[in-house]
Amino acid sequence: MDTIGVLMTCPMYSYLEQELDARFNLFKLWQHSSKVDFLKTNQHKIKAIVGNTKIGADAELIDALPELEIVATFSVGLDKIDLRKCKEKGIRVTNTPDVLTDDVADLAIGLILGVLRNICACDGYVRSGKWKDADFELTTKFSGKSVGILGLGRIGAAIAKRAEAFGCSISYHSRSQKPNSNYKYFSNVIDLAKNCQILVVACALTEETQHIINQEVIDALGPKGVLINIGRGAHVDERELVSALLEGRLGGAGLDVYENEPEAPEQLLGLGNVVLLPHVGSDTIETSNAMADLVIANLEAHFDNKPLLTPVI
Ligand SMILES: O=CC(=O)O
Repeated sequence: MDTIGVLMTCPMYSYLEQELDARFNLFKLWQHSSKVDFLKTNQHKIKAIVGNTKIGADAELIDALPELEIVATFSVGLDKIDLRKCKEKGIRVTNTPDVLTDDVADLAIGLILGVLRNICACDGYVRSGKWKDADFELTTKFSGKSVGILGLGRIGAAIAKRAEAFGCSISYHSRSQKPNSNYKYFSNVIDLAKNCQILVVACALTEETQHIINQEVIDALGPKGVLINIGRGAHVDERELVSALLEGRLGGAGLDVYENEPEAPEQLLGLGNVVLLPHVGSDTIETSNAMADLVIANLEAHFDNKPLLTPVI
């Protein structure tokens, strides 16, 4: 397969890069100062794109590659791929579901505990020596709280399972009620927010879910409510979130994703009731290796004319 051109859109994970390089004719888009010149010269060589949550395959890139057959993203999220265009042109698409579910769900629980138990500030308290002067202030209990989950897909369900182990009551909103779930279903996100203490965003980012967490939802969650986002920054109207946190209309937030990554809103940096992570939901060695292996297995299957392992299109 070493003559098949594979284009990586940006630096991702060195193991993935090495393994792709060992198997295919690998092109690294970011190493070329002129993307236009690079594409003009190499457009007929490239049959596959490997993108990620930062740079995927937009309509412009897809149109620039007449021999493109497959987009294999190193992510579960598909929001950086023009799926409509891929469908139109008969380009196959794969992602990396399942292998990252546990890590993302684990981190959602970590964010909840981080916000409620103020873990980051506790750590700073010990390190700064302040503990010697006084005990740390009281925090908020997690066990037994009501948790609302927006999107009961693989990751949402894994978060629900973990929260259940903390004795939490679970409710959810998704496009349709899940026939096999015993969790309480709300047909709209405002009612879900009104009826839970912790709201976790775990749905896919689509045109319909863009800014699904707006002022109304935030106000429904209220001054004691906590918002956790392990989905995508664009799920949340970040300006509204910042105002609500600054004005005390929302109790707290745990965020792994932001609207303008790698930026987090400046006004949040000084707040004690937020925990901010740099989009690391699936970033463990074990899971990154599994994701990379899955990207490669999908590409090899495609070029061997075998069924794709995790087809989207
Ligand atoms: O955000 C992470 C992913 O989509 O895999």
